[in-house]
Amino acid sequence: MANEADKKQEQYGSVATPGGALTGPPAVRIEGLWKRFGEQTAVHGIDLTLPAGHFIGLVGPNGAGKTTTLSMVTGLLRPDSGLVEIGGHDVWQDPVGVKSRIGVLPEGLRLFERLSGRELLAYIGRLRGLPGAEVDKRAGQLLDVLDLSGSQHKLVVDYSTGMRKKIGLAAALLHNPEILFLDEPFEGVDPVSAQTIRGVLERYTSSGATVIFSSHVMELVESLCDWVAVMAAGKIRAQGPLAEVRGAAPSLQDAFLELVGARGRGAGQNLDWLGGGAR
Ligand SMILES: Nc1ncnc2c1ncn2[C@@H]1O[C@H](COP(=O)(O)OP(=O)(O)OP(=O)(O)O)[C@@H](O)[C@H]1O
Repeated sequence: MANEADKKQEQYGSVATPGGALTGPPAVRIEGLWKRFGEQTAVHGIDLTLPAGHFIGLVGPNGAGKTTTLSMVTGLLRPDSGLVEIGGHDVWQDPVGVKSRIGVLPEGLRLFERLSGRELLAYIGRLRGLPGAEVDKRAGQLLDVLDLSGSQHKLVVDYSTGMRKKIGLAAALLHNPEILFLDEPFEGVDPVSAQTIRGVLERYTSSGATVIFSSHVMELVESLCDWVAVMAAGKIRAQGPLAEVRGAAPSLQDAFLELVGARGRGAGQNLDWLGGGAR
């Protein structure tokens, strides 16, 4: 009978050894990835390797290309050229196989609005091919942990922004994916819900799974992630363990401003008329 490590190797493609080192393919490998929208190059031939079993932050200013990159990595947007592998499997050669191994909470999440939260999870679970009783069990537990049990029979259309993020997260986790992709998971989420989401993600990664999320909030990335990739103007400016990317800078925010060339950029010199008090 296969031992636990073998089973995990089969399931995840990488295994944490007792010393914490990982074997097997990286969670994500990107080579020469390009995407243009007309004249605009959103992603500029990037190379990026994200290790399995880490909490990874993809950070960058507005318009850096984070969403476009995550969409191409998760099989939602076809690249112009380049390679994307998840756990050693080519996303664009085997999109269905890859999608069974990942969970995605995309930007501007579209949900089935006329279902209740509970019905939505039941539906997603069956789409994922899980047996009904298992879907029922997992949905109940996720709703409970994410503090949505009291709203499980409410229609999704009536959910608040934070509740939508949480039900979207539950839907992305239901099939126990090996890698979870989250585009701005904490945007519009109050501190209590953010803490709940954080707890669920920490629990998820502690079992050896990988979280990859995009964010502008450096403090959050610094407190959650152990690995970061910094993107600006469609290019990767830095990637590696958090401490390495931060370097000698006092915080990730400082290192980030330096990397994206925003350090010392003045704000408001041309707004000398602004200031409601001085009429
Ligand atoms: N469908 C599209 N059509 C045209 N241009 C697009 C499209 N999607 C993205 N872009 C452009 O590509 C660039 C990268 O956008 P993207 O949404 O990937 O950035 P981002 O890093 O996720 O930004 P933000 O943090 O503001 O969400 C931007 O200049 C954007 O205007």
